Amino acid sequence: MSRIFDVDEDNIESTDPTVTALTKSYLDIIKAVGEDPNREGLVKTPARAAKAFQFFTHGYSETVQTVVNDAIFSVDYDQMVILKDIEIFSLCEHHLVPFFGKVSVGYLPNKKVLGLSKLARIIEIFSRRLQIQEQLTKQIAEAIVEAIQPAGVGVVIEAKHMCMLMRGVEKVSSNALTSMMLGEFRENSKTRDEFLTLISRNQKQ
Ligand SMILES: Nc1nc2c(ncn2[C@@H]2O[C@H](COP(=O)(O)OP(=O)(O)OP(=O)(O)O)[C@@H](O)[C@H]2O)c(=O)[nH]1
Ligand SMILES: [Zn+2]
Repeated sequence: MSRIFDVDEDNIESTDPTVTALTKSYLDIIKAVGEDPNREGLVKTPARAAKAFQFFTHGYSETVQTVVNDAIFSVDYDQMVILKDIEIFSLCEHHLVPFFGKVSVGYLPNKKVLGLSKLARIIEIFSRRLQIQEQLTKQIAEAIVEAIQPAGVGVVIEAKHMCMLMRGVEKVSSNALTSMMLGEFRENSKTRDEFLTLISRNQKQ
């Protein structure tokens, strides 16, 4: 059976030690399910899957400071800022299968606003890790607080968990909704209601 290693060894060594380790693991997975890793269609699969998994978890190599990159602007604007329906793809930390959906974030500026794309980049940092939805929701809210110290923040995530669709209870239509409200969004029901109303509007372009 040394044939298995002969064929794949060239593909296993990568300049990136994470990719090398993941490639070895995917080779084991392919063998564990009884497949032939030398089959034409599978020869490059461990290396490909390793790179894909590295992408799915690239949030571990990023920080809020580096992605925000000074895109914090002083403004005389104290009304709500909302970015809604931002797609997320994450991995459930219990089964390592995807959960995906949409995030809406809002905040009340306290003399500072954040570059709009940076909200989406902050969401990427935390969604591209092994997660549970509640933790992801909280980490996004806390990162916005860390970046611009707003008067309040709200984060709502609606997602489908493949571990509940493809396996387990197999509830294909189920959506998980989580929210995190901080500061004015938590303390003031009018602020919270304004946020929830605005993000649930279906705007036609
Ligand atoms: N709260 C929460 N639970 C999650 C999330 N993603 C997956 N889970 C749940 O994690 C739980 C793991 O339960 P276990 O009993 O340890 O694992 P399991 O036997 O695979 O469970 P089933 O999915 O019920 O088959 C399941 O109830 C999943 O639905 C998440 O983002 N948040
Ligand atoms: Zn799961």
